[in-house]
Amino acid sequence: MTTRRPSAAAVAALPRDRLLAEFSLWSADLANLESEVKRVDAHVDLYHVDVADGRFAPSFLFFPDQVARIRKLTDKAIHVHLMVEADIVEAQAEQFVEAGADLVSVHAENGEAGLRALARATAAGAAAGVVLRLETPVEAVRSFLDMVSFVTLLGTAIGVKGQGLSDEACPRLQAARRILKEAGREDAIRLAADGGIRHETVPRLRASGAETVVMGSLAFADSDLSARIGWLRGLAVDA
Ligand SMILES: O=C(CO)[C@H](O)[C@H](O)COP(=O)(O)O
Repeated sequence: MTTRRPSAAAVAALPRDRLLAEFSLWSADLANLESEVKRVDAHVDLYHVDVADGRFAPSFLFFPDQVARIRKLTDKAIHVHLMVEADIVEAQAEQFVEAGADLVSVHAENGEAGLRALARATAAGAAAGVVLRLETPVEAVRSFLDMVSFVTLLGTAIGVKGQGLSDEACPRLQAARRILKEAGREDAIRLAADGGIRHETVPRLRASGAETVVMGSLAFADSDLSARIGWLRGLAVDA
């Protein structure tokens, strides 16, 4: 495998006609990341890498050297989700693009610093995305719409895995879809659901407008991954 440069084009080339399988490496066997990537790679549309600083989110997660190592194992798109405070988000965005991230998402709650971080990421060749915490009004996405190709809505409290989906998640996706439409950005931006991704929640999220779901245990703990991904890709919007 040759190591390729960060590529916004790899993100733009992701299919639009089916639900994407975004694999969250936080839920892989963390003692065996290389064999985990090799095991799942054929089923992955894009990888999701959670980055947390222990302040903006309660956990400490992933760092640039890990992404650089993962970049050597796969040609699939890598999406880095920065759950970090505004004072470090610009530097973090740059470091993760340097390490090989194709898509960098910042939190809308980072405000102007988040916008500056995305400008740095796109200047360095990556695509840009924005994520909203569950408690943040969906309207907060508006100031990011000109810059991003991904909007991700958390469906659980930030930075904790293994949680159930909030009742707010589906109405929030529908509201985000309306905002993208009103802004004329529906065709340019993919809508993603992150958190609470379970067998019984995916059809509802898909029906509410999700175009990609961030799969943790639903992917990595499944004993029949081919069947799981076949099921996921077959879900219609009106499932
Ligand atoms: O950020 C996350 C949840 O917010 C993660 O991506 C995590 O991997 C999800 O794991 P699980 O689906 O098993 O709870």
